[in-house]
Amino acid sequence: MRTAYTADQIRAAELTLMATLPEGALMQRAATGLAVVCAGLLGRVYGSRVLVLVGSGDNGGDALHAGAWLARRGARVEALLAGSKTHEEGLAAFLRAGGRVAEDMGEADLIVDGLVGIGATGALREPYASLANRANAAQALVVAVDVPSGVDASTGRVAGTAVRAHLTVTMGAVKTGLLVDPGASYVGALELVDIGLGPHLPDPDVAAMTAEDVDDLLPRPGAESDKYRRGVVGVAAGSDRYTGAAVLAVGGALRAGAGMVRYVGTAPPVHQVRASWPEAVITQLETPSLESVGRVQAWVVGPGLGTDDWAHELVARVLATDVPVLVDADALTIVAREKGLLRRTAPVLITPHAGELSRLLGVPADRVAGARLEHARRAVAELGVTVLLKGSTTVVAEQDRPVRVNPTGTPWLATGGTGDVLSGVGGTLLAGGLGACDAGACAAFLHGLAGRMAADGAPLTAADVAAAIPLAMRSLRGESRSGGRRS
Ligand SMILES: NC(=O)C1=CN([C@@H]2O[C@H](COP(=O)(O)OP(=O)(O)OC[C@H]3O[C@@H](n4cnc5c(N)ncnc54)[C@H](OP(=O)(O)O)[C@@H]3O)[C@@H](O)[C@H]2O)[C@@H](O)CC1
Ligand SMILES: Nc1ncnc2c1ncn2[C@@H]1O[C@H](COP(=O)(O)OP(=O)(O)O)[C@@H](O)[C@H]1O
Ligand SMILES: [K+]
Repeated sequence: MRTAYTADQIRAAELTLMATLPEGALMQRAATGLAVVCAGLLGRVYGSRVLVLVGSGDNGGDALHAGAWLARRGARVEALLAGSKTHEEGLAAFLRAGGRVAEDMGEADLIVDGLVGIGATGALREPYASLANRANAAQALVVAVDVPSGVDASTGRVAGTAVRAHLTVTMGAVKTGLLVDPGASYVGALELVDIGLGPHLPDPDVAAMTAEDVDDLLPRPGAESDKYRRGVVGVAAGSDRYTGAAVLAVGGALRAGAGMVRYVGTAPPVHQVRASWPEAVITQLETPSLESVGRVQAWVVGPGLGTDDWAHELVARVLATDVPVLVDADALTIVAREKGLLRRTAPVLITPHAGELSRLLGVPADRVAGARLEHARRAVAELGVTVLLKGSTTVVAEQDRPVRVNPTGTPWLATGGTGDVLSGVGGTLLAGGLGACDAGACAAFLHGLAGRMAADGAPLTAADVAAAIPLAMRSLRGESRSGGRRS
């Protein structure tokens, strides 16, 4: 599990560590780590041109000390001092090493963003915002110190302009905002410099699963397995108008390794599901009742179901069972009208996108998308369920646990029907015995990986994503060696 922390958590750990060290030692560690990464990027340090953007805090101090390190090795380093004050020791070291103070931004091979780090609040002010824009427009490689300036280290919010880094060198521990969009999309490659903070860190704020974690959690059949023991998943999806959603949800469930999928629906989706998936056991419903449906270990309800009275009644019946339920799509609209349906003892995993969560919380969708963690946590608190919030960074939140931030995925997944596939995958993992948080996080990881494999730089369809789920599972062992990076 890759863990990450808020700015306050990092600051508290830093204070404890600093008390055990001589003054300035921590910054030296941080700056040396930063400089070594910069030198690696430059290849040849001697004669290279480096521009250091320096804000008024310790982030600027890190950047100045790193600039001094590079200047001592023959780089031509200039510093643009943007703050109302400048880290004194850092500046003195920088000047002693032969660094020069610049009046304006010149040509450079490498720009070091030391404007602000974990001490920033709100949108970047001037002249920082203009400098960030100019750095983004420059030809140079851009390395952010600790956090790309303009990204909120604790949440990933970007309130105005932010530096778009090719690489971010973060100190001591990963910050939450580096893993959660929109912030995560400004980070580039991420390098962690060990400054000895580890023993002083509290429980993490968020965690990202690795391929190895997912591999360890996935239910796999053993010699004693039979189809019932592997987990039977019920899918209540599709309607006369939306038949494809049923096909895709059943496909996601089957491809994720369900022992059996029981599909329930009306005649038109039933015909489609039967034609696409002869493996599914189908009950055609005349009334919204589950009486004639055999036993299942978990339900998926909602994709393409519609929101009329019939659908409402079916959602209520599914939620009245005593097994885990994954609630998606139209079922989310229905529970937004009657939140009491979510009050049950067995686990509930809801899988909204920002628009659906906005209806559940009564908050505009753009605010949900801009502050994904905050709203996922709020939904957990208000609704008492596990929340998988889909989108550019999918997050899974549950009471009393670090939020899981999904590290896989690709924007090619932004196409109709991929969410239906995800719901099927999640349902199968619930039926296989995973808890709601693990089921959601593993489903998002596999779905994101399958999306990348299916896309490989070109458009995909939702059916392609379902078809690639077994490939994604197979690749987990290889991925765990390469770290499961974002692309
Ligand atoms: N201590 C150590 O030994 C270690 C420290 N480390 C390093 O220290 C960094 C944290 O340093 P920090 O706490 O000094 O805060 P930091 O982010 O540099 O700047 C805050 C200042 O910026 C300003 N400002 C704020 N908001 C703004 C805005 N929106 N737009 C524009 N300006 C804004 C405001 O100052 P003002 O200009 O308003 O006077 C505020 O005071 C951390 O990220 C890491 O790099 C690590 O290397 C480990 C060792
Ligand atoms: N920009 C993006 N980057 C990565 N993944 C995305 C992006 N936009 C959407 N997705 C993913 O695509 C899927 C879309 O699901 P959803 O919104 O429910 O669509 P549908 O209802 O058409 O199936 C989700 O898994 C979501 O996380
Ligand atoms: K920075």
